[in-house]
Amino acid sequence: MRHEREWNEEQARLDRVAQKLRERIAELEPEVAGLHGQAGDIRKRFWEEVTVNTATDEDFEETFYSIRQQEALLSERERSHRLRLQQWKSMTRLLPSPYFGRVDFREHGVGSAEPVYIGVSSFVDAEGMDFLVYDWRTPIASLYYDHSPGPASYDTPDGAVRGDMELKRQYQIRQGRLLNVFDTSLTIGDELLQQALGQGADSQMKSIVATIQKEQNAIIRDDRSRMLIVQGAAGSGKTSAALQRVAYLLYKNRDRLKADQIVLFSPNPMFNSYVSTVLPELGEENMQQATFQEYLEQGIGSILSLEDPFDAIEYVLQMAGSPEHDARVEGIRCKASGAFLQALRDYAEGLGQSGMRFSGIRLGDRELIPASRMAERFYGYDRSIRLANRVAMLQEWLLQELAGLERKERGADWVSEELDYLDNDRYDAVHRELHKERGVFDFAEQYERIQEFVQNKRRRDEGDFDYAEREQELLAGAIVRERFEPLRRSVRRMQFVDMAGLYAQLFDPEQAYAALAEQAAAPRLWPDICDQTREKLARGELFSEDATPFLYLRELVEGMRTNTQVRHVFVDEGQDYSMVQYEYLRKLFPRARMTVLGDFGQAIFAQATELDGEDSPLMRLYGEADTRLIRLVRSYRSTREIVEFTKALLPSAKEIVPFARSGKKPLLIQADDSARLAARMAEELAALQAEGFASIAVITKTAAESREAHELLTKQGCPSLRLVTKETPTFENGTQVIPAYLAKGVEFDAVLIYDASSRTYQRESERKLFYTACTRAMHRLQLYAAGEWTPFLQGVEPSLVEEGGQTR
Ligand SMILES: Nc1ncnc2c1ncn2[C@@H]1O[C@H](COP(=O)(O)OP(=O)(O)OP(=O)(O)O)[C@@H](O)[C@H]1O
Repeated sequence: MRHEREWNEEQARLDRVAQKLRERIAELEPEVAGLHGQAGDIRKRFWEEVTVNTATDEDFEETFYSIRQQEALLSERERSHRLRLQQWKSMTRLLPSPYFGRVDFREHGVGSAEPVYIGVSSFVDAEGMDFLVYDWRTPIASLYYDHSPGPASYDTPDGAVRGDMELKRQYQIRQGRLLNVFDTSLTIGDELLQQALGQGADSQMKSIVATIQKEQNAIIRDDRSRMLIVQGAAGSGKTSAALQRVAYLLYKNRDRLKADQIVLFSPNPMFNSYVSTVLPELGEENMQQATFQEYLEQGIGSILSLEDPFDAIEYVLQMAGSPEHDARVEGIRCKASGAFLQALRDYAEGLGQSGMRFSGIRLGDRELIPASRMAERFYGYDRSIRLANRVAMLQEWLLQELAGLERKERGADWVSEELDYLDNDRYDAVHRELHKERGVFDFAEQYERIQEFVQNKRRRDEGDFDYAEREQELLAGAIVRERFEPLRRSVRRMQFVDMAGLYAQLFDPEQAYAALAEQAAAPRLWPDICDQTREKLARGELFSEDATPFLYLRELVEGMRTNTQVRHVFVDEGQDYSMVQYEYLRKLFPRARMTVLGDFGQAIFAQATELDGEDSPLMRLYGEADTRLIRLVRSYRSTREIVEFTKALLPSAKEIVPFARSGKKPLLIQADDSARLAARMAEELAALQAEGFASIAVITKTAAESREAHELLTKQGCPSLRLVTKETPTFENGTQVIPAYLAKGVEFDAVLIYDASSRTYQRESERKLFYTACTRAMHRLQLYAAGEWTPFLQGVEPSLVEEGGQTR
């Protein structure tokens, strides 16, 4: 900023705001601490304050009301404590850096321009009249993100407010001191962003609230779309925008949306720890986070053992060249396709006429209800009734049948034998049950008496409990009930439907996928795909790519178990999900809006879905009218040199625009063998560490290669080298060896590509994996090869890289 006078004015204002904040914090502090004590005290003394007396009905009633009153008092105190605590927390968060931006806006028809200071939460002076700081999520704050000085407008629930922005200013404030002030205009770049991007990588993602870009702001504040699709280049801030969007939604809908009504699907468990601090930093609670696999596991785990998607990708990357490999890859593609989705639907519809498979219900070695009886009953229902409804009817019938069978069973010989030989422990257990039953009975009696007193009405019947007479009967009942309980539970869980059998039947080459064959030619290698899938199922296992089709089929047959609580679903790395998975998510969360963020350039799984483009099926999932697509082409993560290089690796990456931040060109180093290469790599690692880079990754293609790299580099004396595997729970700073598919979504100061030779990266299908690995680098990128370079480097102009020489 130009003038000393202005600087002093800004510092003086900052001091004033900080002073007011301190006053408010000081005001709240004793209250916050005190109230907490009070609420705690009431809880502790809760039972001292109420006199529990149940001697007479009147006493009983009085006790009841006294508890209610005490409870109401407590919850009011707790609510007010929570509110003050929240205020106190947000003031404390503001104090070191109360705001980061200012716009002076003159609304049309209003005399003078109003300065609007923007920070991570709002701060109003004690009288409540003067907004000293506006929360970045308020409508007026969007001026700061969307406009440069000149004509500007912002949206409010009552329509657009138009006017002129006379000043736009950015601040860097640390510990209450003004470090920098930048006035921005059309021609001056975003200096705060420049500074933010120049910093090192961290083990936790940072909030970008002070430097949100206009296109990102559109993602954050979109309120209308049922489906928001973001196709954005590597490092364009998709994940950052998604997290800011969560914070925005929680703020805007604070009266009706809770953090646990938002779900973020993340690419791997480590990613969860990477993003977990962004929302708390913004004063919001974290949303639910899960990998899609964790969701699938919940549904399938009890039926079949599910393959991990990372094991699947390892298989695809490693076992190339064999006929089984080809069939598997073909199978992955086929099971992710829209045609397969349709085939599943057709198959389920066909089951309405024939082909349902049930599992008989057995008690020990006796078959109580055979599968054939269920099928007979099932196909006896009116065929116009939906499949899932008929299954529900069958379930109802089975429960009734079981109830009848259970009653009959009480007289069975085994029951009286068991009664005679009941061991002491079990006898006691049954007796305890009986006493409990009696307790409930006594309580019910007392309750009835009070009701009678309160409502002044007589009871319908006089209760009685003939203990002795019921004993035998109840004991027998309890023994049988205990035996029948697992049967009832399994019926309630629909386990009488043989889902594994039904799914396997779809891959019966004899009946040959009739539905699909009708629409199109059967997929390539279909008989092999069938064999592989059925063999796996016969072992009680399920391929990763079968998980969603399996659950989808189950929902078609048994009816959808929907989650109506969740209002927003975020899918990060969205290109790695198949259409079948999207369709499943849509059905699973019927009341949710969806935000999908991804980059088709980083599609590393064979089931990838194109996010944008004319015939992207994703655009039609919720109907085009409810769908909005936003493309991000500016890349913020890497230096200009790294972006120029990675752009050359992928034909579709041509339109990516690097942010103007310069660094060294990517370095290419070749050696005759791995040992020499590792020695050179160890030297470079030491040099990078000495330069002060805190987070460095040696990125490999597979887990096996990671182990090899870790061993070789450790032998070379690299200290504290961390080996990251799919089990690694958290993301940490330091130097690590990591397979590319686990490095998705995260970033490092420096990246070393362990083996960029043609031996490792040869197949065209692996180009995107290679691209993904290279785009993890923020400041430095080095590529190593023992032998010839991967063909992916062929299109790269020599001027874009620096040759590190041949290491012999
Ligand atoms: N507006 C911004 N201000 C400051 N930093 C930003 C901004 N947008 C993005 N960044 C930074 O750029 C980097 C990449 O962001 P992010 O990880 O969100 O990108 P992405 O699109 O999800 O990347 P990828 O697809 O490669 O995983 C992060 O370090 C992030 O902090």
